Amino acid sequence: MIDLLSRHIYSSPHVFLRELLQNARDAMVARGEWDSREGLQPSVSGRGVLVLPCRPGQSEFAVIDDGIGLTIDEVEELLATVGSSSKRDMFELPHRDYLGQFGIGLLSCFMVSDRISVTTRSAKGGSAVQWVGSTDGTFTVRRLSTAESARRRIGTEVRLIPSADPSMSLDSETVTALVRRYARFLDVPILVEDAQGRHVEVNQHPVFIDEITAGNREAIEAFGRGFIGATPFDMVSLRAPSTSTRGVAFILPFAQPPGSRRSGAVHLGGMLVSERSEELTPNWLVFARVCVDSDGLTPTASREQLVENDALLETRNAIGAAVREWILELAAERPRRFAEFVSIHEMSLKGVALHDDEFARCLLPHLAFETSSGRMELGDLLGGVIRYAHTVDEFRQVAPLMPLGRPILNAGHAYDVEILERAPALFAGTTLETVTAKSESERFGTPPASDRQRVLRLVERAGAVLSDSQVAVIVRLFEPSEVAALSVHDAGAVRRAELEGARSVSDDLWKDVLDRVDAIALDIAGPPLRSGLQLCLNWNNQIVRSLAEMSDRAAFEEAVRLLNLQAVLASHRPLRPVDRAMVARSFTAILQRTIAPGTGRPR
Ligand SMILES: Nc1ncnc2c1ncn2[C@@H]1O[C@H](COP(=O)(O)OP(=O)(O)OP(=O)(O)O)[C@@H](O)[C@H]1O
Repeated sequence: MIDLLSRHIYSSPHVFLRELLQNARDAMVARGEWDSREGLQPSVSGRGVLVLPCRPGQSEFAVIDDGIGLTIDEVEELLATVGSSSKRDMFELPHRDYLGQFGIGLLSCFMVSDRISVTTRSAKGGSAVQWVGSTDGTFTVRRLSTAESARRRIGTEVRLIPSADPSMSLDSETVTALVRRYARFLDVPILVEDAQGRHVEVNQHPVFIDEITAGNREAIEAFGRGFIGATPFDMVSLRAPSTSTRGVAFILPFAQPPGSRRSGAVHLGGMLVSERSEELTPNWLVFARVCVDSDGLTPTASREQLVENDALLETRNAIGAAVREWILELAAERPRRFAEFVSIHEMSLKGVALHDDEFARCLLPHLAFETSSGRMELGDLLGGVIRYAHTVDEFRQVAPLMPLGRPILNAGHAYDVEILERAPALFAGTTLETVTAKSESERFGTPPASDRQRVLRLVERAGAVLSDSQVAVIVRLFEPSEVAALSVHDAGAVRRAELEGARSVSDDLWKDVLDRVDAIALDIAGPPLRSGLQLCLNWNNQIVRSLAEMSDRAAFEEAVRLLNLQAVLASHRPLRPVDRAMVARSFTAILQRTIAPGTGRPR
């Protein structure tokens, strides 16, 4: 049982120090209560907890407190029985003023030592007592003589000799860092002996529990800098009175990588429970790190997490509500600052807007989208028809076709479509229209019948030039007329073409597999187009019309390749090897003509 409780509950052996500090602190609180009950001067001056790290060449480690101490009867009842605690009331409920409650904390010392010695003298009177416990579950209790007892201050001294594990260094530097981490916000003085034998107090006021005012803003911000590693974008006071929770949400001044987890630091009664608590904040709160202290949340037995109960739920909701309130206020009162906040945390905020109408109403107008008319805020388009492309690929194909006054949005990034789909319900008069390269190209007109022969001839000649790169050629009428050609792309057909390519270079085993993949895809998508890539020439464009008249075969072929390349580059699609070969060929031809006009070869 001792092995189980001491070695398998806690995540790190260092936790034993936290348990000893917590016991010392509780004993000091109990002593204060005892003094006032007995009508004694409630003087705490000179009282505290002293931690003695291992000195060089010596292996003993100790924590000494001026707390209430234990009588011999209490030692026998509390230290000799696993699970026995003086910190619960007559109904076995945890006493609010104490940090401990489970009656197992002391056992954590067995993670680092095979033997623990507790020497204690009670404020209630009687002789001092020494209890020595071992990992094997045996213990001894010894009453000290009257003379020995008289030499001892009231309080408790826990001593242990850490095991020889080199990773368990308990020198003054390591111990000071650990004590600071766990206990610097405790409400009793905590001192650590440094390498020179001086007793250095580690306590610090937990500024994050104070309400943020003009007077303390700087101090809280300085704390936040240490806490998040940068100057916070802003700070939000957190209050959950029902669980006596107080703290600050430090809004991060940098974007969080996608998938990053939320985390906060939780202290209970000033003692650190976790620096990376995920339970404390709502799922969506990934753009802030919170730091709180609470008296009403319940730790698990290891004290490294919080118990998922109503108190935690209430606290989490209160934290979420405070941050949400701050966002709404920022949007209403400081729109520029809000826009800055949105641009940093856009991704996380979109995640919130998906589930929260009021928040979505305030966020959506400030979301910036790439559009065919440059970057625009959604606010400029709400209340009218919002035209958008589902994927980045579609957007790139159709964007060049859009006149400036009729922008289409690139909704190809995470959450974009889901966010846009919320707009009609939230903003009166807003309607959505999806735009695809196919739907746009269907609007194109066909050249007049009088040009039919010229057009057919052009399609045939240009098609022959591009047949190697499996690009079909069509001729249409569209605006703007400055755009000579578009590269239209059908994802399903391109995938099919790639499969064909793969099939032709695979052995029999993979051919079968590819055939199956193809059959399944066909089932889902229906029969694909004959060619995935099309070069759509614009009959409104002067260059295209001149192309139809060209008789020089070499010049015609080069012009067609260049038009195709220009269209592919404008579509921002990655180049296929065949496209790259064509780029090299066309540019070489241009260079040759520039360097040695008329010869076709460089001089
Ligand atoms: N420094 C101390 N001074 C006085 N009493 C102590 C001290 N350390 C331990 N005790 C007594 O021993 C009991 C058991 O301590 P232990 O640390 O195992 O459990 P706990 O503090 O009650 O609860 P938890 O397991 O939550 O820490 C305490 O309830 C307390 O009565």
